[in-house]
Parts: sequence; C-alpha cells; structure tokens
Amino acid sequence: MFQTSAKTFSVLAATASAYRRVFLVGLRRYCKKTSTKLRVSEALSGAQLGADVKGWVRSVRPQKNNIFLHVNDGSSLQSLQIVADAKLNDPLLTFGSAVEVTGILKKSPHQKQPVELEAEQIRVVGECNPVNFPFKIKKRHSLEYIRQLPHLRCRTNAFSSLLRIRSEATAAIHSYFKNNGFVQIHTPIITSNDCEGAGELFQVEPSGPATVDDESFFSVPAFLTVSGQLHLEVMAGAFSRVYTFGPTFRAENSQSRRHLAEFFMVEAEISFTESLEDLTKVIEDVFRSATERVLARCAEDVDLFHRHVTPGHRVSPDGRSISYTEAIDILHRSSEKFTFPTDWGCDLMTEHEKYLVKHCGNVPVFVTNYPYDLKPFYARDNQDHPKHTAAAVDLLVPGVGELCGGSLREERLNLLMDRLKRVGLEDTYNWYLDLRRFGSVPHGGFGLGFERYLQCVLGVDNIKDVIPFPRFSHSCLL
Ligand SMILES: NC(=O)C[C@H](N)C(=O)O
Repeated sequence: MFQTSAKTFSVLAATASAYRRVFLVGLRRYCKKTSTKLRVSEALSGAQLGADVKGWVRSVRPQKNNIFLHVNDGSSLQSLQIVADAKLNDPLLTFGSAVEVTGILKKSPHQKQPVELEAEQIRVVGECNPVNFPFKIKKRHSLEYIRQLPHLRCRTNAFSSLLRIRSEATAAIHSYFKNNGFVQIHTPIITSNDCEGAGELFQVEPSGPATVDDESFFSVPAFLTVSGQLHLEVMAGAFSRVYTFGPTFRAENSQSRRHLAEFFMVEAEISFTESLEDLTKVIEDVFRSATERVLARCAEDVDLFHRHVTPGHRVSPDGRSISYTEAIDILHRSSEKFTFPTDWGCDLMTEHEKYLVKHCGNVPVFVTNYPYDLKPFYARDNQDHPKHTAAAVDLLVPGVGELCGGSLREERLNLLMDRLKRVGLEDTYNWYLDLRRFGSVPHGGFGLGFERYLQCVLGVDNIKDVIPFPRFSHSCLL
C-alpha cells in the first residue's frame, strides 16, 4: 500500500513538475510577447508581469550561475534589480552602458527592493567603456568633481535627484499660483528696459551684419531681461494677479557661490495690495506650499541629499519679520567685526545678512521698509521723514542670504513722476506712467530666485550645483 502510494506520488510529482515547466515556458513566452514597456519607477511598483525596461547600468555583479544588474532610467532614485542567468552575461554589459531588458517581474526577498526583474533577454543598446567613463562604480563623487562634467553629471545619483526635485518644485510653484487665481504671463526674454536700473545687462545683437541699413537689429538697445516685473505690472492692471517663472540674466562679474549670469526667477504681481504684510504672506505661502510638496513627493531624493550631500541640513518654513531699522540696531549691538559699514542708509551686505539670520535663530527673516534711496524708482514711498523709507521687503534665508525681494509699487502718479524726473527717466518710462494715469491701483510684487530656493531647501552650498547648465562669468560650458 505504502509502496503504491509512493509510486503514485512520484508519478504525480513528475507530472506536476513537467506541467510547471511547460507552464513557466508558456508564461515566459507570453510575457515576452506581451511585455509592457515600463519605466523603472513603474516596474518597481510591481504592477505588471512581463516587463520591458530600458535604462543605464548602475552596477554589475557577475556570480557563478547568475548575474545581477541595477538599471536606472531617471524615473526614480531607486534602480531596478535585474537577475539573469550567467549565460546572458556580455562583456559589453558594463557600468554606464545603456540596456534593454525583457523579462518577468517577481517579488524579491529583499525588503529594500520589493521586486526584481528576472531577465529573459538583455540587449546592450549603447556601450560604455568603463576605463574612460569619468564615474566609477560605487564611488560617491563630489559635487565639485561632477560640476566639471556638465554633459554627464545627470548620470550620477546626486544630480539626478536634484533635477527631479527641481522639476517637482517647478510644478509645485505653478500649482500654487494656479490654485490661487494667478494668470501666468510669458514675459519677454528680450527687452528694452532695465527694470532694476542696476546696469547689469547683456546687450542683444545679431552675430552677423544686423540689417541692410546698418542699424542695430531692434533700432533701440535691447537686452536680456533682468526681471519681468514691469511687464507683470502691465498685466496686473488687467488680471489683478499674475506671475511669471522663467530665465533672467545679470551680467554680474561674479563667480560667487550665490550668483549666476542666467538664473530662473519666480515673479508675481498682485493688484489691490495695500500692505507689505499682504505681500510677505504670499511669499511665505509660495515657499511653504512648494517646500511641503517637494518634501512629500521627493522624499527619497531629498533624503539622499540630506544624508550624503548636505548632512544635518534642515529647512524651516516659519520665519520672522524685522524692519531694516531694527536690523541696523541688531548689527550695531553685535560684537562682530564687519567689513562693510552698518550705518542707517547702507545696504545690507552678505556678511550682515548672514549675521541677521543667525541672530534670529537660523530661520527665514523678512527685512522690511528699506531706506528709500536704496530701492529702485518703482518702490512705494512710505513718506515717513526724517528716516525716509520705501515699502520694500527682502527675505533672507539660512546659508543663502537674500532669497527674495519685493515691494509695494508706487501707484501715485505725481510721486512716481517726480522720482523718474529726478533720475532723468521720465520719457523712457512714459508708458509705465500711463499705468498710473489709467486706472492705477495699489499693488505690489516680488521676485524669488529659484536656484537660491533650491539651495535653501537642500542645503547646497554652491548655486552652480542646482541648475542643469550653469552660466557665470568666464564659464559657458556646452
Ligand atoms: N519682481 C520683482 O519684484 C523682482 C525685482 N524686480 C528684482 O529683480 O529684484
């Protein structure tokens, strides 16, 4: 009896295993035929059975019977683990090579990696000679090192995380404005105005002979924009709440860790705004909502930064507000030896900004009501003699200094005209005066440097490490 049942059992077992094999071969064929093209992030969610994944090899571990690969396509920080039979190994399968892998997604026994792809086929799409490839497997390259390789640095974990965060922050900022009734305006890149009046302009001219009549191309001097503010003010006169988010340019001869010749600025202009508090509230809200979304949706990428690149960094969205006059008092009372003067009327320099942020407990600090003469012609006069101030505000943040600047705009025709007359710009800005002649309203706006915002959130020391292709004096690589 026992013998018979053992025999029956072994027959049944053999049949079952034959069926299993047939089933698996069938399943594999099916998967190969029906494999779905997946991004690594989708494959990691394990929703599909048969998968076709393309990306770049981040690690290769050949073993006796198997070969293990990690493939990344930029869709997430995590790479997908690939397990393949050793016979699929190929000498061209190296760190950095581009591959296409087809196979079956399976649950993985490893906690950190919920699924892995059992490869049926691996195709090397683009080889990568590991000897010449400037990145080495398993090595953490410094931001300074990868900065020298602007065409390749997006292949590193740190920089691809940064660029995903940058993309999410961009979307978050657009969402904030969309959800709060702002209209997006594409302000021009080429303009004939120097909004800030600081003269840090790049002039635009064609590279060849300009026009047949030998005039300059636009017939007036034209520049790359330093700020979209004045164009936004035009639009705020019709849409009430407008914003722009695009590249701006400053011909500042600086190689500092906070300056770029081309940077992205988030600018908003809000009609019917009568107090600086209303303005700082919007700045705070933009900062808070973008930061909360980035921290929630890019948790892994942010964590990578805070663990390996900028350890110990924390971002605090809750800030303080002090007036310029209080700021000067604080600087006077400090025992610090400053290089630049700290008298009332002097501009706050980086050393002062740093000190003020530290003094206020390393949180964002709004400094309000600057001396009138320090601010451009558009800033609203507080008419508060003898200490004459303008309703302007700067937001200073830890590690970065000035992140954002804004003001109420002078909406009173006579005051604005007088000021423009004094600086000889009355004719140039006649169109701007029209905005005050025809339905002028109290309004205000601000500009927030997007790269400085990223520096602040991630704790990145050098602004060149938060923009895909940095441009600064003596450097325009690629
Ligand atoms: N839109 C703004 O208020 C920014 C300001 N015009 C600046 O460039 O600093």
